[in-house]
Amino acid sequence: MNSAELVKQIEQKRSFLCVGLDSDLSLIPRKFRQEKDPIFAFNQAVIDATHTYAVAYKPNIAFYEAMGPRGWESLQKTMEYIPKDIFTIADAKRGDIGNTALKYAQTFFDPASSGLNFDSITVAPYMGRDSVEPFLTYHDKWVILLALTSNVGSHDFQMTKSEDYMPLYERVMRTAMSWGSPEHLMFVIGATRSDFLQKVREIAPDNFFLVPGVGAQGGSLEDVAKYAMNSNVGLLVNSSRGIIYAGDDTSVSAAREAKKIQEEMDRYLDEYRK
Ligand SMILES: O=C(O)c1cc(=O)[nH]c(=O)n1[C@@H]1O[C@H](COP(=O)(O)O)[C@@H](O)[C@H]1O
Repeated sequence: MNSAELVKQIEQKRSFLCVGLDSDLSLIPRKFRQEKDPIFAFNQAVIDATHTYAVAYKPNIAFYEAMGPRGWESLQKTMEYIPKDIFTIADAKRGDIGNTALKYAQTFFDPASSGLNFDSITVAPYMGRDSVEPFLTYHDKWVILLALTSNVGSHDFQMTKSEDYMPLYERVMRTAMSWGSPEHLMFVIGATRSDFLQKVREIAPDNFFLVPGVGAQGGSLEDVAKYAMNSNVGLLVNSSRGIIYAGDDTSVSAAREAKKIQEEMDRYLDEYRK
């Protein structure tokens, strides 16, 4: 999916919500555990409940890989079930030398190779240019590079400054922007870093940001919209647990929570789109 299609969908749905499919057998309501494929049945219920409010789905690959071949099968079925006009993110956080990166790209982007056809993948920048480029060679596919993450440990490396006082997260963003255009490159910016939202938007005025950390991690959706929205909206805000585990009756509770966020987004699109 290209950015024009993504922006069109955001405008049509008045939403920049990404629903995180962090689907965990030990957390899903009991009734799904009796199904032949509990994770797929749960995901189906979440997708049915939220697809009118969401513009993206983000299966976190760890939750599927942890289940071995069964998990991979649930992931494939889930991908087939997601409506084709909705943006998909493989939250895989990959990063390795070029020839290995190419295999990761085939895994998530090449249906002839793996059966999977994601629009994008999260990638860790630590190994540099040749570990990211293989993903950027795919037409209409996106790299979502970790820049300033939502967790406490983001201070350990991302905030450290070099001799010119540039923090590492900023160097990552500025360097990566020379590898790929805003048509193919997004950045992960945690919603919990509201004090930095304005700054990251200055660094990357045209790139989309994937923003996790609202909901269960406590980040403010309004701050994200206020400080980081651009003229193309430029935001996909993710919530996982806050939506998918909001209640035992998933069809009702997931829809309720997604709708609540979408209605807030609707207001912010009027208020903060520059
Ligand atoms: O890349 C991500 O998606 C990600 C980056 C980050 O900085 N923080 C973060 O929480 N995430 C992911 O976003 C999701 C957040 O889930 P909830 O906290 O349940 O909404 C999880 O799948 C995390 O792995």
